[in-house]
Amino acid sequence: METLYYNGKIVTGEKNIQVITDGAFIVDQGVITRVGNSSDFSVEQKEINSINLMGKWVLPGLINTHGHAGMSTLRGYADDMSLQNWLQEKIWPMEMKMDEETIKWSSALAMLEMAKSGTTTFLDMYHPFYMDVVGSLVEDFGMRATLMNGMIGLCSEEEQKGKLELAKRFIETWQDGADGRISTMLAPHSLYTCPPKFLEAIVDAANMLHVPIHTHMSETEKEVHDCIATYGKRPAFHLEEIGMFSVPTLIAHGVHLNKDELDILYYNDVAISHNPISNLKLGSGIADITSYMKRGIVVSLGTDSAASNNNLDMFEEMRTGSLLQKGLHQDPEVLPVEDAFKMATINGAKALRKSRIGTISTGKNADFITIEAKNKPHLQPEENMLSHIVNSLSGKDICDVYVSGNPIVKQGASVTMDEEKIIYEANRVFKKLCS
Ligand SMILES: CSC[C@H]1O[C@@H](n2cnc3c(O)ncnc32)[C@H](O)[C@@H]1O
Ligand SMILES: [Zn+2]
Repeated sequence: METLYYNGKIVTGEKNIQVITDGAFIVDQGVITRVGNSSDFSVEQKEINSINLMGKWVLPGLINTHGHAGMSTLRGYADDMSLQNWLQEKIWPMEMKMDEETIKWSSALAMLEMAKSGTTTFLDMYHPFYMDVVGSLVEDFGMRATLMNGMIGLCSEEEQKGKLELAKRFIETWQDGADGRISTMLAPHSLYTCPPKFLEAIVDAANMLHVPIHTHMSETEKEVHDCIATYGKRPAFHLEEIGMFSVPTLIAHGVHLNKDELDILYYNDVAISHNPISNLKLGSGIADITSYMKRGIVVSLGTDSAASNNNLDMFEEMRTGSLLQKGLHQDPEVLPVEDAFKMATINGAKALRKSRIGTISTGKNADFITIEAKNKPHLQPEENMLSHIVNSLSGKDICDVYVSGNPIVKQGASVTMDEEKIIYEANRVFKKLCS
């Protein structure tokens, strides 16, 4: 790939979210090699393979740190239910019927939606058997992803072993796959679906394979109460005792955490993927992420699945996440624009333990997105762009999306995905599931 020069209004995402109004950067072999004011670059540099983004806003690609791509065909299938009823009565019975092609088209639909709305990197914790098809889609579509087989241990020990073996094999096959765009983790679903012995085996495997662990934790009050009733302690204490936090860990949700649990998470460098819209929709509660961040915990953002959200737009997540904290604390100063933006970018990189994404800066992968604001009333006055990014923009405003310097969306249309086919096939597999 050749060297390219880009110019535009760049939100670097660094430090206090620096904005370079007349900015430019160079990309070489998919990596950003220089960022600055366009006047800092030589005429030769500007003339070599110049991509003119003049007037466009250029931001780091968004990072979605918790989701289940294969559930996109279940969007709108079960609304207005609590987590446990939703899972047990509606979602798990449908998931029992899913085959490889369901996972393929459902995941393709999720990737199309995420890419078109500005997500360049996503985490997918999903099927215990059919994640290879997701790896192949990521490879073909050009996105960046952290993928893992989700493991539910409500089965015999032999079946648990089988699931763990498949998850290990997936890691061996896909870690650093797709030219380094794929990374992997081990993913026990939760402490209420995985008995301690199974969790311990997963921790051992994570240590052996040097991969992080991702799990749902403290999503509902019921989960906390049940954990105390069963194990005599709250979730963070239970998982710490099992040894989980000896491995780099990212938990999803963390809605119901007390101060002592925050200490445990902080001292063990556990990151939290906050999923505000899913938590609201399932009536799980509001995580006090202001306190979590004050405690020094890395908080990133996720959508969870389209079945509990019901879209995969990270801009909505930023805005809702920010507004909820202001309401919760009755204080408009908490979770300012800069912090909301960081949660969707650099904190996502930290949560996924990926040091080469999350900002537009030298040495990072060229994962960035653009917005054409000039004809959009809701993005005026343009001078206040940082505020608009969090408070007014939506995924539908995204113009171009680049991963490792390669365009995967141009002028709002996918370059690497057959949009019509994906939408047709996703509808077809949903009908098949319902038949
Ligand atoms: C086997 S891992 C995937 C597993 O997780 C289920 N799931 C989806 N959303 C949530 C959530 O918010 N909390 C807990 N579990 C969830 C999904 O249906 C799959 O079975
Ligand atoms: Zn989830």
